[in-house]
Amino acid sequence: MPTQIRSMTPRVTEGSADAGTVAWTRAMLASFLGPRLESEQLARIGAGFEGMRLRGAYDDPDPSPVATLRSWDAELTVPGGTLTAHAVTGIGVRSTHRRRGLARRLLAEDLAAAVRTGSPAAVLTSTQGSLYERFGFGLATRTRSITLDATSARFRDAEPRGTVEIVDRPDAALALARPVHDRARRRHPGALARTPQQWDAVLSGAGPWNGLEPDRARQVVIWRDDDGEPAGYVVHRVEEGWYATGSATLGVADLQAVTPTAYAELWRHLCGQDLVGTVRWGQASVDEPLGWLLSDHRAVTVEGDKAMLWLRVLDVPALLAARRYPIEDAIVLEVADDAGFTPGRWRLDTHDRLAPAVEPTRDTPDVVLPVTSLGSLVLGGVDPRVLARTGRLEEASPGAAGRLARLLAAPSVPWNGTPF
Ligand SMILES: CC(=O)SCCNC(=O)CCNC(=O)[C@H](O)C(C)(C)COP(=O)(O)OP(=O)(O)OC[C@H]1O[C@@H](n2cnc3c(N)ncnc32)[C@H](O)[C@@H]1OP(=O)(O)O
Repeated sequence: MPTQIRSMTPRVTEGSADAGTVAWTRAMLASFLGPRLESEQLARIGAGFEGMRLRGAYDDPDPSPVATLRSWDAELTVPGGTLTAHAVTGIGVRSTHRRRGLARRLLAEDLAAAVRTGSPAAVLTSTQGSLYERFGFGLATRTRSITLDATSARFRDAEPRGTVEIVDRPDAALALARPVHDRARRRHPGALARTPQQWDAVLSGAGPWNGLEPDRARQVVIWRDDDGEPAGYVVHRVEEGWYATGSATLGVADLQAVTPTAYAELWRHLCGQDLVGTVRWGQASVDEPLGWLLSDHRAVTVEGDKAMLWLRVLDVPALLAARRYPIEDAIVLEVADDAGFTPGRWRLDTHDRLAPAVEPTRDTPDVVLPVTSLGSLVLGGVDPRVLARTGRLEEASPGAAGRLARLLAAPSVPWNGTPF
């Protein structure tokens, strides 16, 4: 019997998922070299997938899938607004079944289903950089690692402001952090709303990879302004203890701030503690302003950019109409899409700044590009002229790439600091 692709939605009773979801979760963890967990742990993890779509490839009658994929609807920030994107993760194939096209079949079916339900775009973060362009995804956001030498860092503004509170109770931490994140994420194209399971993983470290065991080294710190309003938080953990050297390394798991002061004070808190020598954040934005807060930039070391969010355009007009544009112009884009989801020639007209129009057209194109390049461009994370210089975009009318750059410029650098 050939391998069958099937989809299901988890059924959850009293905090535990059904047997099919448990089998799916076990298979997914195994493909990612995750731990072998007890059925009870898997049932609790599976319960966190409630409301999501699980896809599996099955060699019947084996009830355990040989390949997995999970997707759900997530609010994605685009320049000037938000939209509901199709988030994809957990694409894993049993090590004995690789390179037979199973990942391709699962993803092709899942994206086709997303097109049928009218999703304008799919998003994912990838274990490997070369996997998803072939499926029409373009790299849309990047992150950067920053390391602060806490012993030499001196803040230009010497006076601390507001108050800092360490929050121990997970429910209290969530109640304070989530509203901050909900405001902060709307400032960054590429940021996504988090599922309850993602919140658990961020705040307590309890995730599928450790059987939902909390990471007891984690601390959640809230910063409040002079009116007592929470305006930022940081989640950190000790990566290396102080015992041997007297100088600990703190790893930042998440840092969100809705005001520049909140941002500065959280960093002041991180590096102002006794026994802390180094603070490291692996998922910072590529325009992180930390160095500018200090009297000497050299206290901050920045490492290379890493790929983060990949975006697959599924509906060109819906996606382009969902964002806002900083200038008035009209440009014709010809988009090639080998999968056939959204090819065509579109006229983007931004003269109505509140309601940009995207219509099919027969006019001569200004820019010709594959759907992967549009996915990279739409959040404003790369200059179209860079894509033109690398053969990823064709400028069909003189100066069109520059016009497109001005049109697609985002109010802030795209950033998503949460791999999923
Ligand atoms: C969003 C996410 O979930 S990212 C997580 C990806 N998963 C993992 O890293 C877990 C470990 N790896 C695996 O489970 C599998 O090797 C997968 C999922 C990466 C690939 O699954 P497979 O079923 O072997 O892939 P499949 O046979 O469908 O190949 C699809 C295409 O990807 C290519 N491909 C497959 N694996 C890789 C790889 N590791 N690197 C680069 N290309 C790859 C294949 O060559 C094929 O290309 P083509 O169709 O253009 O010729």
